[in-house]
Amino acid sequence: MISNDSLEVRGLTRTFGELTAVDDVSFTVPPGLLTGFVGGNGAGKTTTMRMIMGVLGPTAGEVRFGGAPLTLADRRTFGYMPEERGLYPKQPVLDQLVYLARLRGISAQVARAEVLDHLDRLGLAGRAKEHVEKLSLGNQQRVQIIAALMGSPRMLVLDEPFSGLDPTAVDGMVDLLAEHTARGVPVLFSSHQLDLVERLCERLVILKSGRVMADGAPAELQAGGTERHRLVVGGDAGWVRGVPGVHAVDVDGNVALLELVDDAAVQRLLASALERGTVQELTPVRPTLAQIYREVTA
Ligand SMILES: Nc1ncnc2c1ncn2[C@@H]1O[C@H](COP(=O)(O)OP(=O)(O)OP(=O)(O)O)[C@@H](O)[C@H]1O
Repeated sequence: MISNDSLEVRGLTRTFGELTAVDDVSFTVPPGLLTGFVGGNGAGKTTTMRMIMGVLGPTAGEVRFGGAPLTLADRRTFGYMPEERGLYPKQPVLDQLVYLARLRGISAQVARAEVLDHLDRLGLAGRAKEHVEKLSLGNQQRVQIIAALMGSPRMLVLDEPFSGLDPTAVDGMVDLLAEHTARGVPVLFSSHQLDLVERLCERLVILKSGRVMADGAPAELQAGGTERHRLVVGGDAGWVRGVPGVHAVDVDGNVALLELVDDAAVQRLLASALERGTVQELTPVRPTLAQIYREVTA
């Protein structure tokens, strides 16, 4: 069944004594899209996710799902990977995952088949009977992810699901998440790995000191960021530093990365370059997500 429900966070606020850890945060996680939740240490990501999952009560604001206030019954149908990993160290992987899947209301037989399939896909087929504590941290992380994905959840809230995973596990995890988004499931995941977020996310929410600094599709955010130009000339490009309206971000031999104040600066730059010799390249460069992140959180 394809879902068409959005998760909406509206004016969510949480204080701890004097500290406002989450400050009037609003954003939407649309159906079928991977939404990345990004911010530095202490920005308020985990606190927001805990409020979404009802682990922590909000000081103000609300969370809605499918157009109505989020209920406990809704939350039971969500897959949640908390920051504090909650596996029992002394229980075998398979038993534990089947137990957790059955809490979502699926039969033992279906749960077992689903768990074995996921263990296989994340490279843990041979470890099903081992106690969780015997697994490496990265493999425990894989088990934790599987626990969140069991039983066709209607929403996924994943706190740092990619941390500690090797590239193969990241790819396996990305494939699994794509199956959920294909069913229309909204997915919210936090991450510090901007390269991964740039690769995966269709939407992005950037948080700083408990506040939303940017929210949108990566291309939208990139369009609003500071455009740069890359210039490649025949000789040394050090002279660009003297051109009015041109800010040299980086000059390395004959290659320069530049910010230009206006179109006239582009013409001045080009004229100066041609006066000095050949121009091999002058192209606009879209800002990377890392650059946008630095701009909006500066
Ligand atoms: N139970 C609590 N009591 C007091 N302060 C808290 C509590 N939980 C979180 N905080 C504070 O709230 C702020 C936000 O923390 P939170 O864990 O939500 O940030 P985060 O963005 O998830 O950070 P990180 O990326 O480091 O995990 C921090 O300053 C943190 O110290």
